[in-house]
Amino acid sequence: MRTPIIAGNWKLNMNPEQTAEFVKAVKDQLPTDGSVEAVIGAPAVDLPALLENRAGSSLKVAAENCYFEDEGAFTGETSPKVLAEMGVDYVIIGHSERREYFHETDEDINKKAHAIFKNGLTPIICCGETLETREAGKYQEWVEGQVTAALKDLTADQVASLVIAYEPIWAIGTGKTASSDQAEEVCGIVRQTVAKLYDQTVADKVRIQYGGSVKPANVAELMGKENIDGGLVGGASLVPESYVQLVNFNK
Ligand SMILES: O=C(CO)COP(=O)(O)O
Repeated sequence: MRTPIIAGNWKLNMNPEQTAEFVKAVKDQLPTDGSVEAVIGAPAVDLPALLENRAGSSLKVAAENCYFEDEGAFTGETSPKVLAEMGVDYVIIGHSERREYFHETDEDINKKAHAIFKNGLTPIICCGETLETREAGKYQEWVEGQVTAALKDLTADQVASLVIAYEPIWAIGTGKTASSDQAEEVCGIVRQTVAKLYDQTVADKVRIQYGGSVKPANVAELMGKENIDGGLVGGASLVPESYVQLVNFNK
């Protein structure tokens, strides 16, 4: 039984004051019965505000990125070791924006996954194809390749515990959601890829999110699909009312 996981990805929005206000507004409206895990991914500078204000609630905290080294001469990077010391739960890695604008490679993402586990955190690993790749009919093999590269040399236990987010790039911030059938098809491919690389037991445990224009109006339909265990939500996670509706999609 996989616990659904709805994660906001705030991207480069919100400051510490707004973060504190947001958490105070949603804190008492999060699921308390353990039926849905509610996560917010925030910029590194907002993480202390998120961590302080979530005290006493079930809210989990994600960083939006980290480096694959714990310390050293790496100006401007965020240490996974320090994220763990702060009390962060998850780290989002391999988002298409990081791959595109910051030239992150599959190899970097795999190194980050190892560093995250070494520090006792859990990665949310993103994958997804461009419109061009989809229209060329190559999205299945593309996503399979990204997942395979990201998971390289991780143990079965590690993979069973992590989260993979399928985010078709053409559906991010465009208002164009993949249909629930399109999302389900690729989330199914992600699960089959894990089964091929490991085994069906691991594949049955890994949680797979869909991301791309998820909002209160479409979350329940997406979550009704067999292979969709959660959502990674950008725009609709920035407004407290909408975030509360998303994490309570099953109510
Ligand atoms: O990139 C996303 C989440 O990581 C999706 O963003 P939107 O929900 O704004 O489309």
